[in-house]
Amino acid sequence: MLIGTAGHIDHGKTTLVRALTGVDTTHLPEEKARGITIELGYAYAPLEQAPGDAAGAASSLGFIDVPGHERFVPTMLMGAAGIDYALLVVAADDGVMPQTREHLAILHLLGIERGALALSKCDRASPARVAEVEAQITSLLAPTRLAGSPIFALSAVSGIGVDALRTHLHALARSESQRSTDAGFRLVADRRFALAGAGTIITGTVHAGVVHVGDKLLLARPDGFRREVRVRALRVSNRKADSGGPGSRCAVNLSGIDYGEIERGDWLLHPALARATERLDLRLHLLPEASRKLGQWASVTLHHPAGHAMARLALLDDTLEAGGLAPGRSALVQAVLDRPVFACSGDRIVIRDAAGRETLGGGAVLDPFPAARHRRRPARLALLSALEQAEPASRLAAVLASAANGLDLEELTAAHNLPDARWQALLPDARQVSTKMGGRIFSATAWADLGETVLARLTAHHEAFADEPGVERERLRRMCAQQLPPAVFLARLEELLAEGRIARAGSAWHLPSHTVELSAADREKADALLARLQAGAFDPPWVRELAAACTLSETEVRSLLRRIALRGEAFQVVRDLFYARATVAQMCALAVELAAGEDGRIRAADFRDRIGGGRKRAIQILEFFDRVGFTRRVGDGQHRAHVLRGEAPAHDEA
Ligand SMILES: Nc1nc2c(ncn2[C@@H]2O[C@H](COP(=O)(O)OP(=O)(O)OP(=O)(O)O)[C@@H](O)[C@H]2O)c(=O)[nH]1
Repeated sequence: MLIGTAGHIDHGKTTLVRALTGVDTTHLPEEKARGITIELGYAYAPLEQAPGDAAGAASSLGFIDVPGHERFVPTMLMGAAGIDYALLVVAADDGVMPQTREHLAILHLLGIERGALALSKCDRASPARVAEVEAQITSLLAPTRLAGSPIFALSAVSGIGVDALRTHLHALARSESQRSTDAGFRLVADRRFALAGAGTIITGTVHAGVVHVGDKLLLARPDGFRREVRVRALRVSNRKADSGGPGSRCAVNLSGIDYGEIERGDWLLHPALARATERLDLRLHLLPEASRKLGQWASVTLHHPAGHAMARLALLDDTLEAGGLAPGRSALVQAVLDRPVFACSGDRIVIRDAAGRETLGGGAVLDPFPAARHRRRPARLALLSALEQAEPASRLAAVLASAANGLDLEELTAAHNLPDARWQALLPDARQVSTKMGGRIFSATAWADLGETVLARLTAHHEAFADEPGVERERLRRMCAQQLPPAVFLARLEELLAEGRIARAGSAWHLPSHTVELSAADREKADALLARLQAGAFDPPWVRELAAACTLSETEVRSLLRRIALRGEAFQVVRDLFYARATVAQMCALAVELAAGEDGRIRAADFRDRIGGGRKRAIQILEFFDRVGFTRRVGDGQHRAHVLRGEAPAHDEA
């Protein structure tokens, strides 16, 4: 169990931690000289195990001692993020002071629900004064999450009352089972140093998951710094350990990095969680005692577990119509940050004014990867409300249900801290599609709807263009689901194909009923046309030339060729120019050869050199390749080129 102190400067936090643990947490010369805390201090007290202790109960009690000075509220915030239990210290002589209130508000905003109150320096106050401050504190706690917390009147100097508090804390820690460990590992480095013989060490509080000796993790900074590291050794609460779980204080000995490369606030995390964001959708509560309303686009300092950033707040719900977010109220907001952060849904943040003088409010991250667009749409707001549900399975189900185009698995994993396929247990019915670009999951409904959309679009297309063979894959994707990655859309088509619900003729996808049977007479004419296309190789005759050569009307040639294309025997490259299937296969092979060059690019000029003819024709063919999803265009004008993207239109049925 990790206990964090809180309270006004000089109220006796550091002295109390020393009285409870025997450890002096001040270490900076300046702290000793001035008698104040500047940096976070850490102390550990061993717990004696007793029969009847909770399974996995902690073996030691950890303390984070925070500074009380108003200037160091950001440091207090970093220390308090990740604690299990608050120890709010109020001196009996002074009573409640500004940082008593501010620290209490921060604990409340960070969602810390358990704590005790130490009424310190009782040796300096009369019993009447002690009773008076006790009453003051009780009413102060009443509207917060810490309402009803026990109060211990004590003196860390005389020792009176300290044993009672210690006994209370030890009993609590021994009865407590570990927090859920089922998440990816996250820890913020709050100190880093090099130790002779051991190398690089970082220390921090485990925010989620478990770290084991031997783990391969990422030391990462949201600005893009990434280093693969290995855990060589661990100390948890200052003792050698094999693993450390949520809420524990860890010193992690890392190999693969020099300590000079590490900065305070860097994350040690599961590699799947290193996904930075500059926008956070939040439920934000403004403290009742905040000195002002928050209008649209208000500028604030946003504190998160690893530090702070400047942020602008876009109010999302109807708070805006009410003239802004009033003290004591809450709203859905999108925080737009001036620098990237790593965040997961459920992370607590605190906002202070832009100058960092006043704590204004705070809340929980609902979606760490929101889009800037459509952020106020009713459907989006409904999803954010659904994300406020405590139960992870219903939260995720709501996210999935809202995603008509499915969800990017990497983003989902990072947003909800579900690496190593943990999402599967929460969304057992989700439909997963894996592609080279990563995975995507769909709700059963969205997957079925996508299939229905494909069928409906093909039906409409066949009605409108009866003698067109069907729709090429890329065009079909744009008609059905423009947002969907091509490989995912292809997976959907292939499933429909396997089920016999659609069919494919060459590069055209069509309904199975949309086929073209040729009469014997037409077959004969078609074969004659095909023979000429084949003979034309890379420069086949146009419809007009074929019509003249075969003494057929242009309309008839066009119709015959389209039907042949529908059967996959030829390809329509431009309106009146068709290529024989074998020629297309040859041209695909040439493109693949060119793409094997150093930069993977197929330049129009090089392609023209291979197939002969003019540049225009080469471009028409490359554009045809783009259309059927075989290549993708990169660059313009003189730098125009194409790169391979997908399957060749004529490779499988040749
Ligand atoms: N008489 C008396 N003095 C105390 C008691 N607790 C702390 N002090 C004194 O109060 C002063 C401030 O104590 P600290 O423990 O440094 O206070 P703090 O809350 O940690 O201060 P910051 O961390 O700087 O906010 C020191 O001179 C302590 O000796 C107590 O119970 N009785």
